[in-house]
Amino acid sequence: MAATTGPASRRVSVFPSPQELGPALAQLVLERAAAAGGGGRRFSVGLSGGSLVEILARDLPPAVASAAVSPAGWLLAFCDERLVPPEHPDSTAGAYKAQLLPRLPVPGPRVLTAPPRAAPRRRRRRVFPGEDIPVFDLLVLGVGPDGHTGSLFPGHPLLQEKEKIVAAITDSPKPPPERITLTLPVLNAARMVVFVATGESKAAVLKVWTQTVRRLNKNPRCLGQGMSDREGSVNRRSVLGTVCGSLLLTAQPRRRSLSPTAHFGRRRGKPPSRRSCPASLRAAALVPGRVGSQGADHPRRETFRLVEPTAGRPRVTVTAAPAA
Ligand SMILES: O=C1O[C@H](COP(=O)(O)O)[C@@H](O)[C@H](O)[C@H]1O
Repeated sequence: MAATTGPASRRVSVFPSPQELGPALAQLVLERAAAAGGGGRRFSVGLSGGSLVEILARDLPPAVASAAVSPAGWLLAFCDERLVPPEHPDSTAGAYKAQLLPRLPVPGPRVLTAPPRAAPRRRRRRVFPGEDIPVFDLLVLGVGPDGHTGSLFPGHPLLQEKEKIVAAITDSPKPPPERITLTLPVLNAARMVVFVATGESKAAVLKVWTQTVRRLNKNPRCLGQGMSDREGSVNRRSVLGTVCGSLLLTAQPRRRSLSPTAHFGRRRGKPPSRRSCPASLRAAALVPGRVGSQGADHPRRETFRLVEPTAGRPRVTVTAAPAA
C-alpha cells in the first residue's frame, strides 16, 4: 500500500518495498496506454535502464496478461543507452530484450533500438509524425544516487542542450563513459514522466530534491540554502539542476521576464550572472503548486511521487521505495 500525499496532480506515494511499487508502476503504464488508445494515439513509452528493468520485467507482464491488453500497438524506446554491444550486461536494450520483451504477449511492442535522433531524419518523421520534439505518452526514468536521470548528469553541459532530442555523452561519470540519452527538451515534452528510485543509495538525493521543490513551491523567488553551495563532494546546485530540470516537465510556459536573481534569491549575497544560472534551474523556478511527500525527509525513506499539471500535459511521476 502506498502512502500518498499532495493533490491528485502532484501526488507523492511511498511504497514499503519495490515489490509493492512494481505493480503500481505497471498499472500506471497500462492506464497511460489506455489513455493514449482512447485518444486515438499509438502508445509511446520510453524506458530507462538500470534497476528499473528488473521491476518492469517482473511486474508489467502479469499486469498486461490480467488486463488482456495487447502491446502490439505500443512504441517502446529507451530513455538512454550505454554504447556497448547489445549482449553486454550494461546494454539497456539488451536487458529489456532478455528480460521483459519475451514475457509480453506476441505480437509485442515495436521497439526503437536507438532513440529517434540517432535515426535518419526520414525515419524520425515516420516514428513521430509532425512532431519536432517527440512527445512520449510516458517516460519511465530512473534516478541515480548522484541525481542523474537517463544519462543526464548533475553539472554536465548536456543539461543545457536545447536543440538536440538525443545527445551523445562520452564522459559519463558513471561507467560506461559513452552513452546516448534523451535530452531535457524531450523529457519536458512528454505527457507524463515517471521517476523511479529504489534503494537506500537514492535517499539523499530524493531528500534534497523534495526539500528544494517544497522551497520553490513556497517561494519560487528563492531557492534557499544550499543552492549556491559550489563546494563539497556533491554539488547540490547541480544535483538540483538535473532534478528540478526534470520537474520542469510538469510545468507552465516560461515567463521570459524572470531574472536569475529571482531564482537564486538574495540571501546568499550577490546572485550569479544569467550565464551561471543553468537553464534547468531557471526553468525549475516555474514549477507550480505543491509537491508533498510524506516521510520523504527521512533519509531512510524514499518516495513515490506523481506530479501532473491541473490542465493538460505534461505529468510527472516519481516512484521510489526502499530496496527489498
Ligand atoms: O546509468 C544509469 O543509471 C540510471 C539509474 O540506474 P539504477 O540502476 O540506479 O536504477 C538509469 O536510470 C539509467 O537508465 C542508466 O543508464
